[in-house]
Amino acid sequence: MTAKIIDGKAVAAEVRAEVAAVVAQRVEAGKSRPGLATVLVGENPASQVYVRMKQKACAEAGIESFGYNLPEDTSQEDLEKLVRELNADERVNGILVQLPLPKHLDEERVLAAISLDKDVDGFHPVNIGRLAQKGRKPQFIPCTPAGCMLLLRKNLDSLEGVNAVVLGRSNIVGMPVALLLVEANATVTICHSRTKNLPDVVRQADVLVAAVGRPEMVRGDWIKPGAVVIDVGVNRIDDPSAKNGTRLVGDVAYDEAVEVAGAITPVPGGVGPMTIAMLLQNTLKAAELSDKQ
Ligand SMILES: Nc1nc2c(c(=O)[nH]1)N[C@@H](CN(C=O)c1ccc(C(=O)N[C@@H](CCC(=O)O)C(=O)O)cc1)CN2
Repeated sequence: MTAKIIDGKAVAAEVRAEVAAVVAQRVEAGKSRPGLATVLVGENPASQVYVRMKQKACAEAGIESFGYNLPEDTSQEDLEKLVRELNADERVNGILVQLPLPKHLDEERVLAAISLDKDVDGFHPVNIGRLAQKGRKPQFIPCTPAGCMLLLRKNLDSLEGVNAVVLGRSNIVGMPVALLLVEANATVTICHSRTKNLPDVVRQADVLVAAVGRPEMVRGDWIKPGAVVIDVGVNRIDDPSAKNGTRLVGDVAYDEAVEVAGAITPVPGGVGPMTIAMLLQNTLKAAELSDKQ
């Protein structure tokens, strides 16, 4: 039997429509239009695409976006100064610093400079710290991990006691999604480049979240029959038979895994679109928080 395909694009469209409806209501009621500042340093082509996608999604949801494109050689001081100005800007409810930053910049210091109330990416050390502590609630949950959890909740009755394996330990996806799975009472194993007998560990997973950034690394025979597979990888590989000579693949060998898994996210059209939908949701939440201040 082939797996159920988890249509992230459709779920993301639902989230985006809900956000757009609430934004329209709040503007109608005389409240401010939510605003998102996007900060892009340098000319990483993938980052440029993602920032444009975020700005377009904001426009479609009625959220105002303020784009700041800074040169590659921007100094730490100038970047932090911009962040402080955006912290003080009343039109801006959320600040998004696109990652990765150029190597000479200290990402941790930049993220820590963002006001907690505007940390719509959820990467501020206090938000991540709260995520890691029992009984504490972060103001904002990082977007891709939040998207993974929504897809899981829509496709599983409960995460209680399930064996969840997270492949990858990045700050953007692997670590926060593992913390969210723990909070949901799953039994979580985090795997990484030094994990021994990786295929055997992955075979124990009722839920697999693959976020290593290695094209099609997880093979079909690593998957437990019936498992729910969330593929976070977005890898561009050469393919002479594709339209422009390249195509996107995930971290999971989809054609093999689809024959074994119970449900699986495709790439593209799975987790990726959820990232932007959750960013809009966080930006709306930030605007609602600012109403109360
Ligand atoms: N500040 C941040 N930086 C980065 C984040 C983040 O959440 N905050 N995540 C990633 C990249 N990312 C958003 O920034 C992102 C990745 C993928 C997609 C997406 O929709 N992918 C599509 C395919 C798009 C394509 O054709 O290239 C899909 O999977 O269907 C959206 C956002 C790193 N940086």
